[in-house]
Amino acid sequence: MTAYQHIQVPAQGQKITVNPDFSLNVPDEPIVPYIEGDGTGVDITPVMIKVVDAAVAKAYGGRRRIHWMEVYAGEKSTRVYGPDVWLPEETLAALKEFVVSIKGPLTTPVGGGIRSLNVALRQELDLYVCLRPVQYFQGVPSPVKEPEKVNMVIFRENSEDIYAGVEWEAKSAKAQKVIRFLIDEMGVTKIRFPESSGIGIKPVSIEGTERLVRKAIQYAIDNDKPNVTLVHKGNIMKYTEGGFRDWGYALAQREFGAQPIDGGPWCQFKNPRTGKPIVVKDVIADAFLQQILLRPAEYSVIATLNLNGDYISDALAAQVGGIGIAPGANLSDSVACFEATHGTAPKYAGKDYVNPGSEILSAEMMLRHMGWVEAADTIIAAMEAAIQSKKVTYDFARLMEGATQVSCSGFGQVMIEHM
Ligand SMILES: NC(=O)C1=CN([C@@H]2O[C@H](COP(=O)(O)OP(=O)(O)OC[C@H]3O[C@@H](n4cnc5c(N)ncnc54)[C@H](OP(=O)(O)O)[C@@H]3O)[C@@H](O)[C@H]2O)C=CC1
Ligand SMILES: O=C(O)CCC(=O)C(=O)O
Ligand SMILES: [Mg+2]
Repeated sequence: MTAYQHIQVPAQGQKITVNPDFSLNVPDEPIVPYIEGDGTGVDITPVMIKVVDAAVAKAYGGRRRIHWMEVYAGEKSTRVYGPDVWLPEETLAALKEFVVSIKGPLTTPVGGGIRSLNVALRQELDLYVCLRPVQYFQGVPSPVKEPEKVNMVIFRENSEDIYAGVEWEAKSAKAQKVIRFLIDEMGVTKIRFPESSGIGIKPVSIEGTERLVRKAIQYAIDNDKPNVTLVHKGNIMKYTEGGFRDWGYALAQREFGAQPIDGGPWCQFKNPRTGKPIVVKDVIADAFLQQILLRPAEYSVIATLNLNGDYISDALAAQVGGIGIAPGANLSDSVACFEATHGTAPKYAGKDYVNPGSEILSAEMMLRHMGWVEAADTIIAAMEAAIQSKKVTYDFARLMEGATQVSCSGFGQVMIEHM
């Protein structure tokens, strides 16, 4: 076991380990690292832990138990490690060593200041899939007429695109140098205001696309889904987003035996497990954003680039009742770090006010990933029952008739009472 400076490894419990085929060995008492998170992280993370502990106790009657291990990132890290230490090396080491973890949201300032710690964590651990399932819970207030028609799983590429952070500030010497290079050596003539442009670079690779699309298609096979949609803006960004589309289709044909439909580019193959057809199709991102409102039932598994995936995640979350119950996972082939789709909602920080549902459902995904299906099912049933009881946090209460508003911790308690 690595020696840590500030991380207290629990005296009891064992590590989760990974087999050569990437399956997990999960002991009955695993050590699970968690990052509390900035802003509302202080509210939702303790509630998540309480609800998960209750679900595990209920499902396994004491035979299984999680030993939680706090690791630090964000503002709390600067208090523990010193003023400029936002993402300590030992946090990354612990997330790798203990394989499965969960985090609260971390703040990223707009414009200057530190770069995103969330993005840094995904890149450092090469957590290349951001998996965000979007499902409707009966009774949740939604702005659309038929929210139950939304049943999608987003595979968002998590390691490249404009999120790589290759960018330079307007008027800086480096931005000027890149602009001069583009004009003088690459023959670029279309930078409208070269003296005052900030510059950002968008790397999108064949390998990065293929590993993401492969996971999305495999997910469709394993979960008996009817289609995989590549969402891109390849008409405008031809060699990045257009590449994503073309490489995605090529992979579907080469590795999964998909055959073009009516001459392509849509293609189709038989699910080797069920014999049912899986269609691989594509949609341009702006059209997709209107289609998910008008014809959501036509979309099932979504494979998309990093920025599109970010926008689509929040839009779809809103369609099924909001960001307060939108879970997610960051996955590599071995390491997994679960987190909500929403951010730190700073205006509500420390008020015991917001919905802890997203982080609790992220933990539900974590339990399922660990093979603790009974505990995961207990959480889903408790979430459904809590919503049906109409004792809900402000976000649902303000849209639900006859609801009783409860606090963040109060909602956790309502869930536990329904286990
Ligand atoms: N993975 C991560 O850690 C992420 C971090 N961030 C970071 O979070 C910070 C704040 O970002 P911001 O754009 O305000 O987005 P947020 O997701 O933090 O908040 C936007 C709005 O979403 C609603 N909301 C958020 N969390 C909850 C919750 N738990 N329960 C109910 N409603 C919720 C609130 O809506 P209302 O006002 O209607 O009540 C809130 O004002 C930024 O620094 C950003 O970079 C953002 C996204 C992900
Ligand atoms: O890193 C951030 O601050 C924002 C990330 C984000 O919005 C997301 O991952 O959905
Ligand atoms: Mg986002």
